Amino acid sequence: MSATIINGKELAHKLKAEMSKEVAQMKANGIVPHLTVILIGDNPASKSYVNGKRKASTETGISSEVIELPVSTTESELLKQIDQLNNDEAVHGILVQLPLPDHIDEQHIIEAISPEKDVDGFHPVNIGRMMTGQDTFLPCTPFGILTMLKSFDVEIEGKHAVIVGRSNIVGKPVGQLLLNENATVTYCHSRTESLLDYTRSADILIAAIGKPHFIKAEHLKKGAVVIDVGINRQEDGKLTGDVDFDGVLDKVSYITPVPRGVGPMTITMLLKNTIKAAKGLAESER
Ligand SMILES: Nc1nc2c(c(=O)[nH]1)N[C@@H](CN(C=O)c1ccc(C(=O)N[C@@H](CCC(=O)O)C(=O)O)cc1)CN2
Repeated sequence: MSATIINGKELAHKLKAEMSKEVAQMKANGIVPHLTVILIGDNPASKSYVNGKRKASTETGISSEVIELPVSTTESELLKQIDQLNNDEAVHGILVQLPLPDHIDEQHIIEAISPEKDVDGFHPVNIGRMMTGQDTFLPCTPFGILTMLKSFDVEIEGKHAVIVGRSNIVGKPVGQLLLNENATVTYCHSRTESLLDYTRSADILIAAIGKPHFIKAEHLKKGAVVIDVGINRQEDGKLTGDVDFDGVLDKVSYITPVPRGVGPMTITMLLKNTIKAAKGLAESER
């Protein structure tokens, strides 16, 4: 069997071209979508992701600004900054790059962002809307995964989706999105006993573990669809996923690579959410 490689970078490129046209139309109608990203500290990976967000916004015609704050920023200073942005009519989307320094409570920050500007889709109000199948901002990585599956006409309804990993930003929400599409969903995690029993029955396997090459051919059923969410930096500086890509290639029907898989789609879905936020605010002002 020869596997289809789901190239997220190519799909992201196509979607960004479509969004550029939409943004140009919005601008002609007097709406300039604007995204503000807050970056705290000097984490090199976070800096690089934020740069990617800035670059992709510019390519699409979305106005963006990055507020860089020192690692010594207190939680109350950050909350004050978010409050100002919540009240700034020119700002449609607000994103605080994660992870945050240990002295800042991530959940306090997520909950301080207005749900109407929460383009990361992490606010409990938006998570609740997603869980109840309402139209809302979807978390960017899960939204990107769903978009990839749909773009490649992967059947989801009635299929067994196994999620390995239960983080708030990927594992839990991607399972919910697949459930909303009528998949049967199983969550596995570090305490799961007999992991192979679950992964081997997966039609769609989502690997969001954070361990390089953890998923091997023995974990998979023949013809499985495999989505690799891992971003593991090796000692030689190269990036690798949670799936042993070369080892499973002969066994799967579809697979995402790392890099150029899920990562670029995360940023693209952020742009989609920012456009949605700008449209939503413009409509509520009428
Ligand atoms: N506020 C948020 N913080 C974080 C999120 C998020 O969605 N919102 N997700 C991740 C990091 N992330 C976006 O912020 C992200 C990760 C990876 C990529 C990406 O394009 N990766 C490339 C490789 C890039 C490289 O070489 O380093 C790829 O996979 O091809 C984009 C965004 C945690 N924080």
